[in-house]
Amino acid sequence: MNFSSQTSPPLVVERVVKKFRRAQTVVTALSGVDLTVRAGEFMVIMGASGSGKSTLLHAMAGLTDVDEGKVLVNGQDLSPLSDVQLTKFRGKEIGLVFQAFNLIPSLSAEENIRLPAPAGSDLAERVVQLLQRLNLQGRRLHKPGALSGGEQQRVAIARALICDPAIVLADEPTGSLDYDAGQHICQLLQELARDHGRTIIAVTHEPNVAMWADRVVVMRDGRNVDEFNPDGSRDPQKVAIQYQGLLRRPMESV
Ligand SMILES: Nc1ncnc2c1ncn2[C@@H]1O[C@H](COP(=O)(O)OP(=O)(O)OP(=O)(O)O)[C@@H](O)[C@H]1O
Repeated sequence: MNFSSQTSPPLVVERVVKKFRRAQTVVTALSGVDLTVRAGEFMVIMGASGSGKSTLLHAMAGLTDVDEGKVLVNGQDLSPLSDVQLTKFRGKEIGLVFQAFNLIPSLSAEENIRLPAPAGSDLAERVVQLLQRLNLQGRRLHKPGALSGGEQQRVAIARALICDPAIVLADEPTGSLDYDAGQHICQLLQELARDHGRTIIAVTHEPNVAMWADRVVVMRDGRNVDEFNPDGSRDPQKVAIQYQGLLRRPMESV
Protein backbone atom coordinates (compact mmCIF):
# COMPACT_ATOMS: atom_id res chain seq x y z
CA MET A 1 0.00 0.00 0.00
CA ASN A 2 1.33 3.43 -0.90
CA PHE A 3 0.79 5.38 2.30
CA SER A 4 2.03 8.73 1.13
CA SER A 5 2.57 10.79 -1.94
CA GLN A 6 4.88 13.77 -2.23
CA THR A 7 2.62 15.62 -4.65
CA SER A 8 -0.74 15.36 -2.85
CA PRO A 9 -1.87 18.06 -0.45
CA PRO A 10 -1.50 16.68 3.08
CA LEU A 11 -5.21 16.80 3.74
CA VAL A 12 -8.21 16.83 1.40
CA VAL A 13 -11.84 16.54 2.53
CA GLU A 14 -14.25 15.88 -0.35
CA ARG A 15 -18.03 16.34 0.01
CA VAL A 16 -18.02 14.66 3.42
CA VAL A 17 -21.36 13.86 5.03
CA LYS A 18 -21.61 12.36 8.53
CA LYS A 19 -24.88 11.43 10.23
CA PHE A 20 -25.35 10.10 13.75
CA ARG A 21 -28.35 7.83 14.24
CA ARG A 22 -29.77 7.35 17.69
CA ALA A 23 -33.14 5.61 18.15
CA GLN A 24 -35.55 7.42 15.78
CA THR A 25 -33.38 10.52 15.46
CA VAL A 26 -30.79 11.31 12.82
CA VAL A 27 -28.38 14.19 13.43
CA THR A 28 -26.45 15.42 10.41
CA ALA A 29 -23.16 16.55 11.93
CA LEU A 30 -21.41 17.18 8.58
CA SER A 31 -23.44 18.02 5.52
CA GLY A 32 -21.00 18.30 2.62
CA VAL A 33 -17.60 19.57 3.74
CA ASP A 34 -15.03 20.35 1.04
CA LEU A 35 -11.61 21.45 2.22
CA THR A 36 -8.00 21.29 1.08
CA VAL A 37 -5.19 22.04 3.52
CA ARG A 38 -1.73 22.74 2.17
CA ALA A 39 1.61 21.63 3.57
CA GLY A 40 2.93 24.08 6.14
CA GLU A 41 -0.46 25.66 6.76
CA PHE A 42 -1.75 26.46 10.25
CA MET A 43 -5.52 26.27 9.84
CA VAL A 44 -8.04 26.96 12.58
CA ILE A 45 -11.65 25.77 12.57
CA MET A 46 -14.19 27.94 14.42
CA GLY A 47 -17.95 27.70 14.72
CA ALA A 48 -20.79 27.64 17.20
CA SER A 49 -21.27 24.68 19.52
CA GLY A 50 -22.72 21.76 17.56
CA SER A 51 -21.63 23.09 14.16
CA GLY A 52 -19.56 19.96 13.47
CA LYS A 53 -15.98 21.03 14.29
CA SER A 54 -15.01 18.03 16.42
CA THR A 55 -16.74 15.61 14.07
CA LEU A 56 -14.74 17.05 11.18
CA LEU A 57 -11.48 16.71 13.13
CA HIS A 58 -12.34 13.10 14.01
CA ALA A 59 -13.14 12.36 10.35
CA MET A 60 -9.79 13.88 9.32
CA ALA A 61 -8.05 11.53 11.76
CA GLY A 62 -10.05 8.51 10.59
CA LEU A 63 -11.49 8.19 14.09
CA THR A 64 -15.01 8.33 12.71
CA ASP A 65 -16.15 6.84 9.40
CA VAL A 66 -18.09 9.04 7.00
CA ASP A 67 -21.40 8.33 5.26
CA GLU A 68 -20.54 10.07 2.00
CA GLY A 69 -17.45 11.61 0.44
CA LYS A 70 -13.89 10.92 1.46
CA VAL A 71 -10.90 12.11 3.45
CA LEU A 72 -7.46 11.86 1.84
CA VAL A 73 -4.38 12.15 4.03
CA ASN A 74 -1.18 12.54 2.00
CA GLY A 75 -3.11 11.10 -0.93
CA GLN A 76 -4.38 8.06 0.98
CA ASP A 77 -8.16 7.63 1.08
CA LEU A 78 -8.92 6.63 4.69
CA SER A 79 -12.23 4.84 4.00
CA PRO A 80 -10.89 1.50 2.70
CA LEU A 81 -8.37 1.10 5.55
CA SER A 82 -9.06 -1.45 8.28
CA ASP A 83 -8.82 -0.39 11.93
CA VAL A 84 -5.33 -1.88 12.18
CA GLN A 85 -4.18 -0.12 9.00
CA LEU A 86 -5.72 3.13 10.20
CA THR A 87 -3.94 2.93 13.55
CA LYS A 88 -0.62 2.26 11.83
CA PHE A 89 -1.20 5.05 9.30
CA ARG A 90 -2.24 7.55 11.98
CA GLY A 91 0.82 6.67 14.07
CA LYS A 92 3.08 7.55 11.14
CA GLU A 93 1.36 10.59 9.71
CA ILE A 94 -0.80 12.32 12.32
CA GLY A 95 -0.27 13.74 15.81
CA LEU A 96 -3.48 14.05 17.82
CA VAL A 97 -4.14 16.50 20.64
CA PHE A 98 -7.65 15.90 21.90
CA GLN A 99 -9.60 17.30 24.83
CA ALA A 100 -9.39 14.06 26.81
CA PHE A 101 -5.64 13.85 27.23
CA ASN A 102 -5.64 10.02 27.49
CA LEU A 103 -2.44 9.96 29.51
CA ILE A 104 -1.54 6.66 31.17
CA PRO A 105 -1.86 7.27 34.94
CA SER A 106 0.85 4.79 35.96
CA LEU A 107 3.51 6.34 33.71
CA SER A 108 5.56 9.47 34.30
CA ALA A 109 5.24 12.54 32.07
CA GLU A 110 8.39 11.51 30.22
CA GLU A 111 7.22 7.92 29.76
CA ASN A 112 3.87 9.13 28.43
CA ILE A 113 5.67 11.37 25.92
CA ARG A 114 7.93 8.51 24.76
CA LEU A 115 5.08 6.02 24.45
CA PRO A 116 4.18 6.31 20.73
CA ALA A 117 7.79 6.61 19.55
CA PRO A 118 9.83 3.67 18.29
CA ALA A 119 13.21 3.45 20.04
CA GLY A 120 15.79 5.37 18.06
CA SER A 121 19.18 6.91 18.56
CA ASP A 122 17.80 10.45 18.84
CA LEU A 123 14.71 9.65 20.93
CA ALA A 124 16.22 10.70 24.28
CA GLU A 125 17.36 14.00 22.75
CA ARG A 126 13.93 14.65 21.21
CA VAL A 127 12.25 14.01 24.56
CA VAL A 128 14.58 16.49 26.27
CA GLN A 129 13.89 19.10 23.57
CA LEU A 130 10.13 18.70 23.90
CA LEU A 131 10.27 18.83 27.71
CA GLN A 132 12.14 22.12 27.33
CA ARG A 133 9.88 23.56 24.61
CA LEU A 134 6.80 22.77 26.67
CA ASN A 135 8.33 23.93 29.92
CA LEU A 136 7.98 20.53 31.56
CA GLN A 137 11.60 19.84 32.63
CA GLY A 138 10.68 20.04 36.31
CA ARG A 139 7.72 17.68 35.82
CA ARG A 140 9.56 14.93 33.90
CA LEU A 141 9.12 12.24 36.55
CA HIS A 142 5.66 13.21 37.77
CA LYS A 143 2.69 10.98 37.01
CA PRO A 144 -0.45 12.58 35.49
CA GLY A 145 -2.25 12.56 38.86
CA ALA A 146 0.44 14.89 40.22
CA LEU A 147 0.22 17.30 37.27
CA SER A 148 -2.09 20.28 36.82
CA GLY A 149 -4.61 20.27 33.95
CA GLY A 150 -2.38 22.61 31.96
CA GLU A 151 0.69 20.42 32.55
CA GLN A 152 -1.25 17.33 31.46
CA GLN A 153 -2.28 19.19 28.32
CA ARG A 154 1.36 20.07 27.58
CA VAL A 155 2.39 16.43 28.09
CA ALA A 156 -0.34 15.41 25.62
CA ILE A 157 0.99 17.96 23.12
CA ALA A 158 4.57 16.68 23.55
CA ARG A 159 3.35 13.12 23.03
CA ALA A 160 1.58 14.20 19.80
CA LEU A 161 4.82 15.74 18.52
CA ILE A 162 7.32 13.05 19.54
CA CYS A 163 7.03 11.14 16.24
CA ASP A 164 7.44 14.38 14.28
CA PRO A 165 4.14 13.91 12.38
CA ALA A 166 3.47 15.70 9.08
CA ILE A 167 -0.02 16.64 10.30
CA VAL A 168 -1.15 17.72 13.76
CA LEU A 169 -4.88 17.72 14.58
CA ALA A 170 -5.73 19.55 17.79
CA ASP A 171 -9.10 20.01 19.50
CA GLU A 172 -8.99 23.07 21.78
CA PRO A 173 -5.21 22.71 22.27
CA THR A 174 -5.08 25.55 24.80
CA GLY A 175 -8.30 24.68 26.63
CA SER A 176 -6.70 24.00 30.04
CA LEU A 177 -3.94 26.57 29.82
CA ASP A 178 -3.67 30.09 31.18
CA TYR A 179 -3.19 32.94 28.71
CA ASP A 180 0.62 32.93 28.59
CA ALA A 181 0.92 29.14 28.37
CA GLY A 182 -1.76 29.11 25.65
CA GLN A 183 0.09 31.73 23.62
CA HIS A 184 3.31 29.74 24.01
CA ILE A 185 1.59 26.65 22.54
CA CYS A 186 0.17 28.71 19.64
CA GLN A 187 3.65 30.02 18.90
CA LEU A 188 5.00 26.46 18.94
CA LEU A 189 2.27 25.31 16.54
CA GLN A 190 2.91 28.27 14.26
CA GLU A 191 6.67 27.52 14.18
CA LEU A 192 5.99 23.87 13.38
CA ALA A 193 3.96 25.01 10.37
CA ARG A 194 6.03 27.97 9.19
CA ASP A 195 9.55 26.74 9.89
CA HIS A 196 9.16 22.97 9.64
CA GLY A 197 6.44 22.59 6.98
CA ARG A 198 4.09 20.70 9.27
CA THR A 199 0.35 21.01 8.64
CA ILE A 200 -1.56 22.10 11.74
CA ILE A 201 -5.35 22.03 12.10
CA ALA A 202 -6.82 23.23 15.37
CA VAL A 203 -10.42 23.58 16.53
CA THR A 204 -10.96 26.50 18.88
CA HIS A 205 -13.49 28.97 20.21
CA GLU A 206 -10.70 31.39 21.12
CA PRO A 207 -9.83 34.42 18.96
CA ASN A 208 -6.53 34.39 20.92
CA VAL A 209 -5.71 31.09 19.24
CA ALA A 210 -7.26 31.84 15.85
CA MET A 211 -5.15 35.00 15.50
CA TRP A 212 -2.05 32.80 15.00
CA ALA A 213 -3.51 30.90 12.05
CA ASP A 214 -2.87 31.35 8.33
CA ARG A 215 -6.55 30.68 7.69
CA VAL A 216 -9.69 30.47 9.81
CA VAL A 217 -12.44 28.21 8.48
CA VAL A 218 -15.93 28.91 9.85
CA MET A 219 -18.35 26.01 10.31
CA ARG A 220 -22.12 26.43 10.39
CA ASP A 221 -24.71 23.65 10.50
CA GLY A 222 -22.20 21.00 9.44
CA ARG A 223 -20.66 22.97 6.58
CA ASN A 224 -17.57 25.10 6.17
CA VAL A 225 -19.45 28.15 4.98
CA ASP A 226 -16.75 30.78 5.09
CA GLU A 227 -13.14 31.54 5.83
CA PHE A 228 -10.89 34.49 6.52
CA ASN A 229 -7.24 35.32 6.90
CA PRO A 230 -6.28 36.86 10.26
CA ASP A 231 -3.45 38.73 8.46
CA GLY A 232 -0.84 38.06 11.12
CA SER A 233 -1.94 41.13 13.06
CA ARG A 234 -2.25 39.06 16.26
CA ASP A 235 -5.25 41.14 17.23
CA PRO A 236 -7.85 38.93 18.94
CA GLN A 237 -10.49 41.68 18.78
CA LYS A 238 -10.10 41.99 15.03
CA VAL A 239 -10.39 38.22 14.66
CA ALA A 240 -13.49 38.17 16.89
CA ILE A 241 -15.11 40.91 14.79
CA GLN A 242 -14.30 39.10 11.51
CA TYR A 243 -15.67 35.83 12.90
CA GLN A 244 -18.85 37.33 14.38
CA GLY A 245 -19.47 39.24 11.14
CA LEU A 246 -19.42 35.98 9.16
CA LEU A 247 -21.65 34.22 11.70
CA ARG A 248 -24.26 36.98 11.40
CA ARG A 249 -24.60 36.58 7.62
CA PRO A 250 -27.97 35.08 6.69
CA MET A 251 -27.56 31.40 5.84
CA GLU A 252 -29.02 31.80 2.35
CA SER A 253 -26.19 34.20 1.41
CA VAL A 254 -23.36 31.77 2.30
N1 LIG B 1 -21.57 10.35 18.89
C1 LIG B 1 -22.58 11.15 18.58
N2 LIG B 1 -23.86 10.69 18.60
C2 LIG B 1 -24.89 11.48 18.28
N3 LIG B 1 -24.76 12.78 17.91
C3 LIG B 1 -23.51 13.30 17.90
C4 LIG B 1 -22.36 12.51 18.22
N4 LIG B 1 -21.25 13.30 18.10
C5 LIG B 1 -21.69 14.52 17.72
N5 LIG B 1 -23.04 14.51 17.59
C6 LIG B 1 -23.88 15.64 17.15
O1 LIG B 1 -23.33 16.16 15.95
C7 LIG B 1 -23.40 17.58 15.94
C8 LIG B 1 -22.00 18.15 15.77
O2 LIG B 1 -21.24 17.84 16.95
P1 LIG B 1 -19.73 18.28 17.14
O3 LIG B 1 -19.26 17.71 18.44
O4 LIG B 1 -18.96 17.94 15.94
O5 LIG B 1 -19.88 19.87 17.24
P2 LIG B 1 -18.80 20.95 17.69
O6 LIG B 1 -18.90 22.07 16.71
O7 LIG B 1 -17.47 20.32 17.86
O8 LIG B 1 -19.39 21.39 19.10
P3 LIG B 1 -18.65 21.95 20.42
O9 LIG B 1 -18.08 23.28 20.07
O10 LIG B 1 -19.77 22.06 21.41
O11 LIG B 1 -17.61 20.93 20.83
C9 LIG B 1 -24.07 18.00 17.25
O12 LIG B 1 -25.44 18.17 16.99
C10 LIG B 1 -23.84 16.80 18.15
O13 LIG B 1 -24.87 16.68 19.12
